[in-house]
Amino acid sequence: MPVRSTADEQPADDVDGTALPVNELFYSLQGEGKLTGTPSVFVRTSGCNLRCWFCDSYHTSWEPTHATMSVDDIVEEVQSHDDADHVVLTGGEPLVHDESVTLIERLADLDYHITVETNGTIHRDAPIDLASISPKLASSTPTPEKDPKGDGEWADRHEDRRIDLDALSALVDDYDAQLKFVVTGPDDMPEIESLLSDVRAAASSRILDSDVLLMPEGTTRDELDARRNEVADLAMEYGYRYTPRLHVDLWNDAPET
Ligand SMILES: C[S@@+](CC[C@H](N)C(=O)[O-])C[C@H]1O[C@@H](n2cnc3c(N)ncnc32)[C@H](O)[C@@H]1O
Ligand SMILES: Nc1nc2[nH]cc(C(=O)O)c2c(=O)[nH]1
Ligand code: SF4
Ligand SMILES: [Mg+2]
Repeated sequence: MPVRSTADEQPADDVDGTALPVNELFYSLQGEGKLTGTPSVFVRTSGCNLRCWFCDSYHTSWEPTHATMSVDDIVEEVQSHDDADHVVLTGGEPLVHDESVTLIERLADLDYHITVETNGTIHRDAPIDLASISPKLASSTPTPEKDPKGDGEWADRHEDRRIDLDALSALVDDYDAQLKFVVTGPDDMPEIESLLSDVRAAASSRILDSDVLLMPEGTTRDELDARRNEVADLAMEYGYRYTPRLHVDLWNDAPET
């Protein structure tokens, strides 16, 4: 089982030095993307600039927790998982926080391989080993019918912010990158094709089809059971890579996995 440890509920003022809002910190297997199966320490920051209706980390976006941890304590806790040499910084949207850069620099100095899971709307300069970019499609927008909390109040802001071509192409150009799309069904494919052609035109570096991953939407085994074969077929039809959600297969929707 993954090893868990949740940040103390501590107001930011009580934390010495640079601090980050941390929702959870745990040791698990990377469940998504090219590094699937790799033992990794996950640092999940709280706070997001988007509101996907399906967000599987509700307490980092729709109702963010406010516990903070100092960067020193995060690094110490990461090091306590002494078999791991991979760290995944995720959220929420980790790149909304200036302090994420400090954390990434500290971890890079200690020779960790650092994956950043990002929605691709923000670019920052940092020693990132893998930018795991998950641009948000129209099917992620929290319309009144899909809104998990209100009546669609976030829909326009989400829609305005979800694609930033400059940030996306800068991430692709500056870092080893994968583009990981949450797929709800075949209707998502025209938007993926058109977005990819826009990013390929805007970026200087090549984006291989094998760097493009299709991931079934779903937060439980049952939801994935209903969707994974259709998404696998789409990957074969379009020549992109399929990625499972290994942690959901293994641990269903348990927290800190
Ligand atoms: C919670 S997000 C945090 C990082 C960043 N905000 C982002 O969206 O990429 C982590 C990953 O989970 C994916 N994700 C969130 N909810 C999902 C769902 N219901 N089904 C499949 N993937 C989901 C996101 O697309 C992203 O790749
Ligand atoms: N095991 C596991 N792998 C993951 N890969 C990306 C995740 C994320 O939430 O960003 C995630 C996660 O939440 N758990
Ligand atoms: S961008 Fe990521 S963290 Fe933010 S709401 Fe969407 S899935 Fe959740
Ligand atoms: Mg997750």
